[in-house]
Order: sequence, then structure tokens, then C-alpha cells
Amino acid sequence: MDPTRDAILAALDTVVLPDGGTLVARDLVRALVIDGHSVRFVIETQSAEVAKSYGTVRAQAERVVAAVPGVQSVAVALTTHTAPKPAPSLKIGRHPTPQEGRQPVPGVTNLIAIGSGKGGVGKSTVAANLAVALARRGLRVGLLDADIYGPSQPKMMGVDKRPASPDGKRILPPEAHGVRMISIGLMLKADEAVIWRGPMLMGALQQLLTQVEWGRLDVLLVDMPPGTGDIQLTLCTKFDVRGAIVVSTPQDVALLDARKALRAFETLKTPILGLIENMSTFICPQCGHEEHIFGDGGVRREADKQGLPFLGELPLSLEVRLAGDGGVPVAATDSPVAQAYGRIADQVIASL
Ligand SMILES: Nc1ncnc2c1ncn2[C@@H]1O[C@H](COP(=O)(O)OP(=O)(O)OP(=O)(O)O)[C@@H](O)[C@H]1O
Repeated sequence: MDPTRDAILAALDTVVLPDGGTLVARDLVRALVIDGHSVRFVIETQSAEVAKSYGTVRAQAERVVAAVPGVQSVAVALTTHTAPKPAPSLKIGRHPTPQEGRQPVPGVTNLIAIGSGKGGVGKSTVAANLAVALARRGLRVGLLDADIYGPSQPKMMGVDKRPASPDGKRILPPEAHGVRMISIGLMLKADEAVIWRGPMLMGALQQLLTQVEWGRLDVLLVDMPPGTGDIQLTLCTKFDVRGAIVVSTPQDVALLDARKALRAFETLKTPILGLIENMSTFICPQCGHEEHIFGDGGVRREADKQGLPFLGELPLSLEVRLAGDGGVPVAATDSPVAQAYGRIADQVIASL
């Protein structure tokens, strides 16, 4: 059995520090990654002096984690959070570095874009839940929130800490619900607006893909901004994208825009892995009555018409919205919607 994040944190909570408190109570554990039976994390101290007195803490942390059932190897790094190495936010956003042709993202086997034509159809919700569902199927999964103007993944995945950057260059992605994730939203102060033009956006995306220490991933999902713009262009022309998934509601206006997104991916020579229908049907929690608020089966028909795979449908449900707002995606629960996400994850795995 693979060790769980909770079990690791419980073990680390027993490590008492020379200056009081425990590693967990003092919030010094960063970049905890559980990769099967291997566990790695960083202990971040406030200063070099403190770090010096933490040698035994590091050894003890390694010992208690190694004793957690299922753990076979442990790697612990001790770093110092000092002023000359600021949070990576200061370094994100720049003009792109010139590069020849499409490049792979180091360590990533399948880079998948999650797009939509129209905003608000639930693309970010689907990206977060699909990432969790794939991780629950045993894949090593990453999630990159490239919706630079409206990042929502930190909230949906329940992550609000700035990622660690031990050397000021590499960024260690936090892990939530079994998924390593990064978002431009984690690099910014709350309410800080991003007023960047095309080249800056392209540079920021390039940084998030190449400076983040993803490790080995089977799948990296990229939550794209809605529509067809600079981010789509950069991702699909500069990186080896395995394929795109397009999310739409069955409503005609959403389908109209979804068609534009499909055409844009085709023009950029990005294969379409399939379409997902979100907000398909609403089942009244009081009386059980089923209502097709945004129409019935429109996305499946569209996929059939275009000869593309239909990956599945997801209901409009209060539970989904509350889970997203609460930082625990519904796919991490035992609800029937989580099972629907599991089925879509199976389809995605089969398409790779
Ligand atoms: N199936 C669903 N049932 C209920 N609420 C949903 C569902 N899918 C998404 N939502 C809610 O709809 C809102 C918009 O969803 P989301 O942010 O995922 O859309 P988006 O397409 O990524 O939007 P944007 O254009 O801003 O990127 C959120 O409040 C989310 O919780």
C-alpha cells in the first residue's frame, strides 16, 4: 500500500524542534512529494543559523517517515528561506526565451491541454477533477493553471501556500489530492491583477513549464484560458502537446465557441483527444426530477458530427460547486460524480 500524505504529516508532527513546536505545527515542511513508495520533501528554516542547529531534526524526520508503512525511500533537503532568494513571484513574467521547434517538458510523458471556447463552462472544474481522478487511478499527475488572467486552481485544489524555490530558479510544486500543481495564482499577491501582453504571457507559460521541478509525470494537464489566444499558440507551437480535451456545455452558444476552439487546435496541429459535456443534466435533490437546463446531448452530437471521441458527461450539481469552492474536488470523494470522473479518466487513459 502506498503511504498517504496524512500519514507522512502525522509522522512529521512528532518531530520536536530545538526552538519549540513541531515541523508540522511550525509549517516548515515544503514540497512534499509522494511518488509510490518514495517520499521527498524540504524542511525550510528561516535562517542559516537556525538551519545549522537542525541537523538532528533532518535525521529524525527521515527516520520517522521511513517508519511509515509503505515507505521504502526518503529524501529530505534542508533549505533556508533568506531575503536574497525571494519567492518565485518576482521572477515570473518575462519575454520568452527563443527556442527551436517544439520541445518536450522534462520528465512529462503526456502533456494535455484542457480548453474551452466559452468562459464559465466549467473547464477549470473539469481540469482539477480529471487530474484527481487520474491520480486516483495510480498515474503520476501534474496540473498547470495557465489561466493567467483568472487563475482558479489554488482555490479549487485548496492550495494557498507559495511554492518553495530553494535556489531562486527551480520552483517546487505543492501537492494536493495526489496532484502536483502550479498556478500563476500561487505566485501573485491576493487580488494582484496580471496586466501582461502577449510576449510576457508566453514567457510566463514557458517558465511554468520548464522551471517547475515536475519530477516524472505520466500526465500534465494544462488548464488553458478560455478562447483561442497567445497561451494556446505558445503551448501548441513550442511544446510537444500529446492532445487537447475540449469542455463545453450542451448549450448552442457554448457549442458554437467550442467549435472555434476545436478548429484552433486543428490549425495548430494538436490532436483532439475528445470532448466532455459539463452541466449535462440537473437532478433536483428534493424530488429527483431530471432537467436538461442547457439542452440535451449537444456535445455528444457535436463529437459524432466531427468524428471525434466523446469522453463523457458530468451533471450540474451543487455538490460540484461547493467542492470546488471548498478546495476538495468532488473527484476526491465517493460521490457518484466522482465515479463519472473515474469513467472519463479511464477513457483518457485509453486514448493515450
Ligand atoms: N458541473 C457543475 N456543477 C455545478 N457547478 C459547476 C459545475 N462545473 C462548474 N461549476 C461552477 O461554475 C463556475 C465556473 O466554473 P469554472 O471556473 O470551472 O469554469 P471555467 O470554464 O474554467 O471558467 P473561466 O472561463 O473563468 O476559466 C464555478 O463556480 C464552478 O464551481
